[in-house]
Amino acid sequence: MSEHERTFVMVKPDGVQRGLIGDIVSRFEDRGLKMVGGKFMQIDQELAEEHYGEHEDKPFFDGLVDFITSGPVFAMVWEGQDATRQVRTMMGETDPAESAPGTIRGDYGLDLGRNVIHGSDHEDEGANEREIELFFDEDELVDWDQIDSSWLYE
Ligand SMILES: Nc1ncnc2c1ncn2[C@@H]1O[C@@H]2COP(=O)(O)O[C@H]2[C@H]1O
Repeated sequence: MSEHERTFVMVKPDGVQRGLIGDIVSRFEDRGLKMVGGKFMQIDQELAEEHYGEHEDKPFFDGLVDFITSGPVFAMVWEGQDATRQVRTMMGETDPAESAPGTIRGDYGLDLGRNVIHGSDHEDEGANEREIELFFDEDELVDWDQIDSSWLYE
């Protein structure tokens, strides 16, 4: 299993407005994951429609696009062993109501349409690469050595 698996994660406008960026970043850092990209940004209509393209035919699509463009987001790329699955476990279920306490959505969310955070789907093989490329240029991702890596990995 690669220590260099990269996964795309984004604090959504509700998480930004509620001041949760710092807590969310801390949770991933505490877990031992390494941030290799981070960008505070405003998503425009075109990027929103492309990012959520798979939901185009769903009844919630227009509301989802309106919401994700309604304020700034914090987009990130995290690296580590089994990073995609670890992040998804830490986020909880898509619906905060189904998410266990201790998970990000289980601690901070109540409503499906305001679920604080997005992470690439680990069951969709191309999702990470697609979403990382959509949000970040190659030169915005940083290769660096984490000083505690020999204590995190065998
Ligand atoms: N009925 C719904 N089913 C699934 N996702 C929904 C629904 N309504 C809104 N959404 C949002 O659509 C988003 C799609 O991917 P996310 O992981 O960002 O989180 C999802 C939810 O916030």
